Amino acid sequence: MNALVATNRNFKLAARLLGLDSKLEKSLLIPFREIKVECTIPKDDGSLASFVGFRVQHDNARGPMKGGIRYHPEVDPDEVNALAQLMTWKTAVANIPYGGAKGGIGCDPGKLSISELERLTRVFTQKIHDLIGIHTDVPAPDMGTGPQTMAWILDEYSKFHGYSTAVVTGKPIDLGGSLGRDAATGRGVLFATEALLNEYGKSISGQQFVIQGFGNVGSWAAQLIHESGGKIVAVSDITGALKNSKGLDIPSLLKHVKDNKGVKGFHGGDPIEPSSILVEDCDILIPAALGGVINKENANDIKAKFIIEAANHPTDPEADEILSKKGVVILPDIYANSGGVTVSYFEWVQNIQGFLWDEEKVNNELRTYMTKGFKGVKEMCKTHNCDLRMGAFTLGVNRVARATVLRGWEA
Ligand SMILES: NC(=O)C1=CN([C@@H]2O[C@H](COP(=O)(O)OP(=O)(O)OC[C@H]3O[C@@H](n4cnc5c(N)ncnc54)[C@H](OP(=O)(O)O)[C@@H]3O)[C@@H](O)[C@H]2O)C=CC1
Ligand SMILES: O=C(O)CCC(=O)C(=O)O
Repeated sequence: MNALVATNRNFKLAARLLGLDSKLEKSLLIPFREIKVECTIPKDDGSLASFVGFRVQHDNARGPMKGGIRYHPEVDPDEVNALAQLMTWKTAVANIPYGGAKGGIGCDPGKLSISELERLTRVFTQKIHDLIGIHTDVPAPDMGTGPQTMAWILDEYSKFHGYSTAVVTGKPIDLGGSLGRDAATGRGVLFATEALLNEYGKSISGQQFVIQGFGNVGSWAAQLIHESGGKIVAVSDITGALKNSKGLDIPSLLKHVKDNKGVKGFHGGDPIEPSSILVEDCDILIPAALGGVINKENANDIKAKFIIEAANHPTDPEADEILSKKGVVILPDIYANSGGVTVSYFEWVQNIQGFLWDEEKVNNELRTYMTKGFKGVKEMCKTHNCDLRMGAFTLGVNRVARATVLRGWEA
């Protein structure tokens, strides 16, 4: 199912549960601004290449719009729209003073050199610099981007507006990045999983995990779960997938991935079909790559009892229904992966204050926010007699709706 159709469907279900006024419901769905730009750069061989870039600013009722920038061949306007909307509900679930936005460039970052990526990022920034800013829209990393991308955006933006560290988050530490931001989404996934398992009288230790995606989020989640005693029995990335039912040696796998740019070829596990990763035997499945991967084609075959959505919108609504009938418990993206944007908020606050927190403070504050977020979601589940996804959606949508009404919306 198209990502935007799926996201709108979840939003509308939440709006019905909340009994939202139909005009308010309609206005919350319509994005504030959709930007599409053509980014043409000289390639290293002297030829010209053109890429389409997007930034969708969905809502700013609760504060500056916030969300990552993705570089991936499958980036399309509907997906960016859906991801921007999810950011609005996510920042509200996390209860941080932001709205939602998302950006992306349709490109394959693995096929561009470092200097081509730098040129592309600078051209994209030149085209959107007037529409982002510390108090309007604050980008961050997502799939295919990272601290270096943020450093180029910061530098290019600063040529137009003066040096402004807080205009992006997820920066390198040397440029005002926050300690703990790199690990934050994975650490948030750990805290969220702990909170959920606690409800069932279980802990991370002794549970068997499968993780799809071994980039920033997947690899940090793997490392932190491994350190907490969880057994990771299968992982995958774009290069392949592998399995070891006794548990993969995660520190050795991380070294292998650093040296070989992928999980393929790691001797501590047996290669498996990448398409089978989601249906491998385990207690807990963590999708940490693309959207829409859990759908009606594979939902019936999923063996996990719990799914922790580290990726954004990994589960189609049709799969939600199938999994719910099977008794699988899904911890939704807009809560489960909110650790990244929460520490982005801490980074922005530190930049504005001109004061650096130590890593312990960052991680402790993150735990507090994730714990409060879980309690908030559970309370909404109780109030509306709904599952965790609707608990999170009603929590987020209700906070944004209240802010919108308080600000007033007469033209
Ligand atoms: N970064 C963040 O702070 C946040 C990220 N997220 C979400 O988490 C997810 C992952 O993001 P992030 O870790 O930052 O991105 P990265 O680019 O760092 O990593 C993505 C990972 O997914 C792998 N991958 C890509 N396509 C496939 C595929 N078809 N099958 C299996 N693996 C695949 C990539 O492999 P390879 O590297 O080999 O290409 C890589 O291991 C996304 O959905 C993102 O929106 C959510 C909240 C915050
Ligand atoms: O850190 C941020 O601001 C946004 C991270 C993001 O894009 C996401 O949570 O999906």
